[in-house]
Amino acid sequence: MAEKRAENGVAAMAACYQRFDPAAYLQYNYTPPRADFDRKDSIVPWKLACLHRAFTEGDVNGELLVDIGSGPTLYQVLSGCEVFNQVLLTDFLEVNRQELRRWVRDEGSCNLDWTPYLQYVCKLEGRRPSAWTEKAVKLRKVIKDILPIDVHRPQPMAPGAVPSAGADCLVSCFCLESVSPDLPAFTRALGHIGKLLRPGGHLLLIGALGESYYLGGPGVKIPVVPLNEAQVCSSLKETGYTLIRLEVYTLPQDMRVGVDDVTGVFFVKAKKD
Ligand SMILES: Nc1ncnc2c1ncn2[C@@H]1O[C@@H](CSCCNC[C@@H]2Cc3ccc([N+](=O)[O-])cc3CN2)[C@@H](O)[C@H]1O
Repeated sequence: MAEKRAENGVAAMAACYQRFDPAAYLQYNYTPPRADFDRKDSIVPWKLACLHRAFTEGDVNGELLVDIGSGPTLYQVLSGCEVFNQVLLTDFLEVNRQELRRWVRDEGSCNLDWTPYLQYVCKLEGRRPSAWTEKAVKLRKVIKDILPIDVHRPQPMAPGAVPSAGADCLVSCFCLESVSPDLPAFTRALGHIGKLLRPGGHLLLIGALGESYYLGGPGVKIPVVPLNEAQVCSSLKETGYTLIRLEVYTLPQDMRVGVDDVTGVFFVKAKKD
């Protein structure tokens, strides 16, 4: 009975995502004020700084980085692309994979200009902002594929998509809590993606705290399982990760722009046991 209920919850969530609108989603979350590189308290610069530190403090290395549930965004791998020579992007929806492919193939008509993001991460790396063109070349070189994924499946990706030994690092931003009908499903999904990671590999997880819904497009209200820090830490422990660092960003009033009811953002660096 419980299994049937879980299946129904996941199917209902998948139905919600059929109306997801990448262009609107990018507009809601990845333009000012949430992405204002002149504001120290803007969310995107905070996220980029967390990722930069995590990828460059010396313990994260290897060949393969997999981004779980990329959505239509690239920011999550702008630091990792300097550390790994193979990056896989993944998403559940073809519309998001197409958005990513358009950028990777430099076809134009992307729904967001990633230049300010590339420039900001170059600045974090101590490079001149004009090095953003070199970073773009590097990123296009290391992204080896853009693949389907379903974190609710015990095997989230197609067989052989990731070497059987596992990836060296996973990054996932705002995905698991936004696609899970409840906390048990979130925890199960965390376990499923853990199977894609080698023992000793790192997980960099960014997510929403206290969020119960967000707009995936005009009038497209998508339910989210509201999480607190303790639940995130407990789910990580339950699924075989050792927490290295947890950082929390609390949204200032003017970052609450009506596209969701998120109260905070967590950043986790963890290691698979
Ligand atoms: N079963 C599945 N497996 C894997 N991925 C799946 C599955 N179903 C859907 N997906 C895929 O996962 C989705 C990822 S986008 C999820 C959006 N998360 C919530 C949103 C994000 C956000 C961003 C920024 C800020 N902020 O404060 O700056 C706050 C917030 C909070 N609201 C989407 O790409 C879908 O295509």
